Formats: sequence, C-alpha cells, structure tokens
Amino acid sequence: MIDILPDAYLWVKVLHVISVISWMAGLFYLPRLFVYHAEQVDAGTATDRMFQTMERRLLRAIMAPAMLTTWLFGLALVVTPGIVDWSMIWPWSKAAAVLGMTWFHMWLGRQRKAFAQGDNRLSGRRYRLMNEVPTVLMIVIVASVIVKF
Ligand code: HEM
Repeated sequence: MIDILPDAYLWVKVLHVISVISWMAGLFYLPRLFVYHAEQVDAGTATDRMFQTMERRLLRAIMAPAMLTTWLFGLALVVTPGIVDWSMIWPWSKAAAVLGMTWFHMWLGRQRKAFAQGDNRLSGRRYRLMNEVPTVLMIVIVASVIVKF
C-alpha cells in the first residue's frame, strides 16, 4: 500500500483538498445557522424544526463524511515517503490546528444536539465569536502547508 503512495501523491492531495473545502464550508456555515437559530427562532415552532433538519443534514451528510476523508487522505499524505519532515515546525503547527478543527467539529455536534433537545443555552453573540475559531485555525493550517517554515 505504502509503495503506491508516491505515484498517487498528487491525486491523493487533490482528494484531500476537495475534502477540506467541503468540511470547511460546513465549519463556517453551521455556526451561522446557530446564530440565526438562537436569535430569531422560538423553540417548538415549525421554523425551529426546519433549522434542526438543516443542521442535522449539514453535519451528517456533508461535514462528518468530509472530515473523515480529510483525515484519511491527509494521513495518507503523512505516510507518503519524503513529504513530511518532522524536524520542521510546520507539521506540528498544522497538526495542532487540525486537532483544534476536529475539536470544533465535535463542539458543533454537541450544540446541534442541544438545539434538538430544546436546550440551547448559548447566545447568538457567542456563536458569532465561535465562528472566528475555524478562521484562525485555517490561517495557521494554510500558512503551515504552503510556507513550510
Ligand atoms: C485532518 C488531518 C489533516 C492531515 C493529517 C493533513 C495532512 C496534510 C499533508 C501531509 C499534506 C501534504 C503537504 C505536501 O504535499 O507538502 C497536506 C496538504 C494540504 N492540506 Fe492538509 N491535512 C489535514 C487537514 C487539513 C485541513 C483541515 C486543511 C485546511 C483547512 C488542510 C489543507 C491542506 C492544503 C491546502 C494542502 C495542500 C498544500 C500544498 O500542496 O501546497 N489540511 N495535508
């Protein structure tokens, strides 16, 4: 398996970046949905149920599979001979930011459940602030993989 990775390298990277884009789209959009859900929607209404459906589908149909394939193709790149030099800083800064991104995904999952149970305790302002987390992590990740400091 490891033998074919050098030949497949660029295609694996194509699949990695496609997965990343799909995952990031959800990581940016779901907290925005939570802002409107928290500020504009009364629990138990038809609109509440519509938001819950959109949030559940976004997480399950797009974000979860995209996170899985981002990790899968990302780890395939990690084990491709000659790609990652662990004596440099960038693999570590990227790994730390990617773990942060994965934590953020899990946090969004917990908040989705809270909305589904009518038990959201966070304000729209709080979700707006949390929306900055994936932006900061994305900057760290992209600088790490492109500049390779
Ligand atoms: C989930 C775990 C992840 C792992 C294990 C991982 C690992 C890697 C590795 C080893 C490379 C190859 C670098 C090279 O070809 O020199 C790469 C490329 C890349 N990764 Fe990730 N990555 C992950 C998540 C992410 C995320 C969340 C983003 C964006 C926010 C991202 C963005 C990119 C980009 C844009 C490239 C292409 C860089 C280039 O070729 O210049 N990755 N990734």
